[in-house]
Amino acid sequence: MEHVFIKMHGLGNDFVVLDRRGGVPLSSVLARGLAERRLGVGCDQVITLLDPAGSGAAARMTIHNPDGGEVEACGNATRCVGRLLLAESGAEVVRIESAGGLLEVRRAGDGLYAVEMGPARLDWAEIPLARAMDTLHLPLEVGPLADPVGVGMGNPHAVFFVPDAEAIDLAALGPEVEHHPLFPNRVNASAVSVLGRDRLRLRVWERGAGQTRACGTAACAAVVAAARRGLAEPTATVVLDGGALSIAWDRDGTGRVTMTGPAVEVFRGTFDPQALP
Ligand SMILES: N[C@@H](CCC[C@H](N)C(=O)O)C(=O)O
Repeated sequence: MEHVFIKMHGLGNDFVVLDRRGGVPLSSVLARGLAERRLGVGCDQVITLLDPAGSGAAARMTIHNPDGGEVEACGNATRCVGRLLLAESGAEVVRIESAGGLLEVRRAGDGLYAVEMGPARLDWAEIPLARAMDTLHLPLEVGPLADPVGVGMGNPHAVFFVPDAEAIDLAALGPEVEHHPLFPNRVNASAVSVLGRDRLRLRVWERGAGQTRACGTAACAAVVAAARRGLAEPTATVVLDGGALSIAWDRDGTGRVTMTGPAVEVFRGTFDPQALP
C-alpha cells in the first residue's frame, strides 16, 4: 500500500515528513530506507507526526537520522512541522511534543517561523558527557579542532571556535569528533568563526547524517557557546551553508533559546514501503 509523504526543508536541511497521527510510530528500518538518496526519497532527517500524549500539543514529532537512529531534537524540522500545523489549524501558535520537550512555533512574517526551542543545557550530565567536567572547555583535540564548548539543545553539540570555518575539512574530521568517547550518545560537531559580536559563521557535521547545509540546533548551540565564552552577544545571526538563522538566548531569564528562519514545502508524493532498500 502506498504512503503519502511531504518533502520540506529549512535552509537546505531537508526532510521527509510523514503524518502518522492515528497510526503507529516509524521503524528505524523504514526511516533508513526513506532517507536513502539513491533508492529512497532522500533526506537529512525523517520526521513523523504522531498523536500527542495529552499536553495540549497539536502533535508529537519524532526525528530519525538517515542512519536510522531516533534523536531528540531538530530545529529546522520543528519550523517545518510548525508550518504544517499552523496552516492546518489557522492558529497563531502551535505546540509540538518532542523527545527534547514541548516546543512552540509561531509565524514571524515573510515566510519565517519562530520556534521556542527550550532551555540550553549547560551541565555535563544533560548533554550528556562521559564524566563530570567544565562544559565551557572540553578536553578534546582533533586536528585543528580543539577546546570545544559542550551544549545540549535536547541533542548533544560540540562547538569549536576556529579562525576560518571554511578551511575546516569537516568530512575528514567530523566522524572522529562524532564518535569520540567523551560523548556517550555521540555528538553533532560545529566549526564556528566569529564574524562580529552579532554574527557567526557555522559549518556542521551532524550526528547520524554527516555534513548538512544547515542545522538549527547547532546554530542555537553556537550562539550559547559564543555568549558563554564572551565572544558574541546572546542574540545573533548564524550564517550556515544554506542561509541565515536568527537566534536569541534568554540567558539571564528563562534560559530558553528562540530560533527564527524559513520553512519550505517542496512537494508531496507517495512511496511504497515494500520497494525501499
Ligand atoms: N538538522 C537538525 C538536527 C538533526 C538531529 C541531529 N543530526 C542529531 O543527531 O542530534 C537541526 O536542524 O537541528
